[in-house]
Amino acid sequence: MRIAISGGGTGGHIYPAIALINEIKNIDSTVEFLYIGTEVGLENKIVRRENIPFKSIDISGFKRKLSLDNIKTIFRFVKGVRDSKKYLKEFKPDVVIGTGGYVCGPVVYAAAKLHIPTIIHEQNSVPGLTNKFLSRYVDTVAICFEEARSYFHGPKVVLTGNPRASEVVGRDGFKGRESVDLSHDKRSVLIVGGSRGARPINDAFLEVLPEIGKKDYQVVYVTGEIHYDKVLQRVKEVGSPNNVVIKPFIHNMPEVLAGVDLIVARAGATTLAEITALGLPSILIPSPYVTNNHQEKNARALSDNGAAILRLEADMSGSILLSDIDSILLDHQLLERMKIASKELGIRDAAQRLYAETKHLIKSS
Ligand SMILES: CC(=O)N[C@H]1[C@@H](OP(=O)(O)OP(=O)(O)OC[C@H]2O[C@@H](n3ccc(=O)[nH]c3=O)[C@H](O)[C@@H]2O)O[C@H](CO)[C@@H](O)[C@@H]1O
Repeated sequence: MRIAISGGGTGGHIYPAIALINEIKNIDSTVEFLYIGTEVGLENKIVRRENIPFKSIDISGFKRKLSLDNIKTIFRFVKGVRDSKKYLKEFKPDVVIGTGGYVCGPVVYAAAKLHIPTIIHEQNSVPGLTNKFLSRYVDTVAICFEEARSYFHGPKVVLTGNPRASEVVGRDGFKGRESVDLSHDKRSVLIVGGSRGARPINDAFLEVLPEIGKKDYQVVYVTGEIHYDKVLQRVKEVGSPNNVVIKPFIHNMPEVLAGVDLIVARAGATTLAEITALGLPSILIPSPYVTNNHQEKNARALSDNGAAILRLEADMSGSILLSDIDSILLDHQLLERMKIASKELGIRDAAQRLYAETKHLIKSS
């Protein structure tokens, strides 16, 4: 079997694709893969790190407002379709799967035009522009939240969950803690602003860094690659407490997630799939800068069920963040209740479900 996959821009679209590839490789080592991404998105680094054959096209996203850039994007799209067709004719996949982000627009569209079976995977409760566009051409739409179903008409819509959920289950939390220099005898909180980091969360963290130093728990703080140097510079000025570890990016996130007691994060759908698969309590600060405010809707799915505290960015400050962390980490009963609530929302067999849909589509085409 040969599978071409495309998805990119940010980790939330890339890791589900890699998790699916890993699941399939474990079951059937003869399956061949081709990943089509861009040279500028995070996939260029992340996918190459995994030694998955990688080809790139040049494409940008559409702006919602009228703009000259959109005309350039149309030209790039047409060229992207042409390049994708060339790659697909060479690779001859049995199926093409798109996991979101604008790169999969031309790739999946080209596949549909070549009559290759196609699947898109939508991680969010409110679909992105690219997936909405593609849903008119594909055979199967795999979703992670029931709420997403009503946005798609025509093709077969199936609830599979996010394959990354399956990938985090059963990881060694002990190893995860060691890899980021956390001790095993203290409660730990991971603070991360999505795959690219989040400046407002970085600012809030820096505001209370000396306070965190007085706490009886430990913190692993992920700044995002592009913010790392700036954050470190400011940390040098205020002094870094012993119970805080600062990282630009974590490549073994499944293990680290398995090793912590609480996460403070944006509400990207892939992160939420991971933490509910593990039953990890969370404090979620949705990014307000995303299409249709979809992160807030993602976050409400957890907070409405007692699995998370939802903190809007407009209401957040360093001291509020710290008191939210204290309220959970220092209250054993609440921590346990949130763990159970979080775990109830997880779809741990998502990778298996998506692979089953993939095989089913190939068979019936
Ligand atoms: C700004 C934006 O448009 N964000 C979108 C993007 O977010 P983003 O890429 O930030 O998405 P997620 O939070 O869903 O996923 C991040 C992924 O990166 C991993 N990770 C993150 C940090 C790190 O140091 N190491 C690491 O491995 C996480 O474990 C996770 O697998 O895609 C998501 C899934 O479609 C959407 O819900 C988000 O709204």
